[in-house]
Amino acid sequence: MFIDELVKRIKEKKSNVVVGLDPRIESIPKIVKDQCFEKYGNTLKAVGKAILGFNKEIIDYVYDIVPAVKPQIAFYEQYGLEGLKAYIETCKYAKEKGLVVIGDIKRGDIGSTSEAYSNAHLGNVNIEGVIHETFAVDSITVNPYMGGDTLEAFIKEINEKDKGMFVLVKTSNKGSGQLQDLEVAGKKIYEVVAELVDEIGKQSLGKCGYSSIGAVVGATYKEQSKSLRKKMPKTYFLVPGYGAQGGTAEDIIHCFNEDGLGAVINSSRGIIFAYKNAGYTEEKYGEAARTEALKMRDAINKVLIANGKCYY
Ligand SMILES: O=C(O)c1cc(=O)[nH]c(=O)n1[C@@H]1O[C@H](COP(=O)(O)O)[C@@H](O)[C@H]1O
Repeated sequence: MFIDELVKRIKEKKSNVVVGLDPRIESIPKIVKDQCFEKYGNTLKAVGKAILGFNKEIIDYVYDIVPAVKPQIAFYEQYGLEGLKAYIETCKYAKEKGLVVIGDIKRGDIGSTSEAYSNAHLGNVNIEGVIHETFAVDSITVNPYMGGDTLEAFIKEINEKDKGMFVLVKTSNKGSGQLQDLEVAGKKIYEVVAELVDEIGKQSLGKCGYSSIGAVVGATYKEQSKSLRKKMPKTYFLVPGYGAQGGTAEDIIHCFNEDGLGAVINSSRGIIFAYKNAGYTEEKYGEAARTEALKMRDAINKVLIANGKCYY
């Protein structure tokens, strides 16, 4: 099952770090961009090629020290088909390197439409008997705002094809409380969503004891993560907001269970654009990303061990 694969890689690499592949063209080193722009001009194709080249180098430098990557599709989609080609190739390359790929797509719609999303991002399409995979990755992020029925198509695919999903529960952004913290019958909305995720997760439990149906819980809300951990003991958390959004290793400690498992922590800009930090040059962007991913891994492991939560 998806979750067993993820936990296996976490233990193998001794790392809970997810590298967010969110390539912002303005931050991609000039040495990468120049080559592509010279060859293809100022075109969408040039950007697609630059993104792919950049991502491959990052993957080459981190694949042996992290369990997973999370490309956020918006950074690719904005460049149309050329961007989406780069997304597909990035996901393929990461898989070839043994990484779990979490497609950050945040989808969700009425059942029949979710089914189409699910075919695209988890399953496949059948063209007159010929099966094609389009964007298929190991796991995706989904938005539950339209209700539990909109998640069913994804769950079907998860159980049939050993895939996974992370449902938005308490997001990392400043405004997440505006709707998610509203109270209904004595419970916050995000708590109601957490109960829903915990319940539907029971049908996708792996051998490791966790579910392939996980939750997104922001690193920027430490207290909430504590209560959510208790509410959803078998749910794996995908925790964004580390680094660039201010989250630290101390902030995410409650996302983990006593077994030191239960959460993967994402950092995107903080890792992939670490070459901007003091002591690096553009050429060394891969090395800078690796150093930063190792720093993050060690900082998280240190806090886990200090709290008696070693998982390896
Ligand atoms: O689902 C997500 O990954 C997500 C949920 C959330 O609550 N907050 C959040 O920042 N994210 C994503 O996590 C990544 C964070 O990027 P950095 O702030 O650069 O580390 C982006 O891809 C966001 O879209």
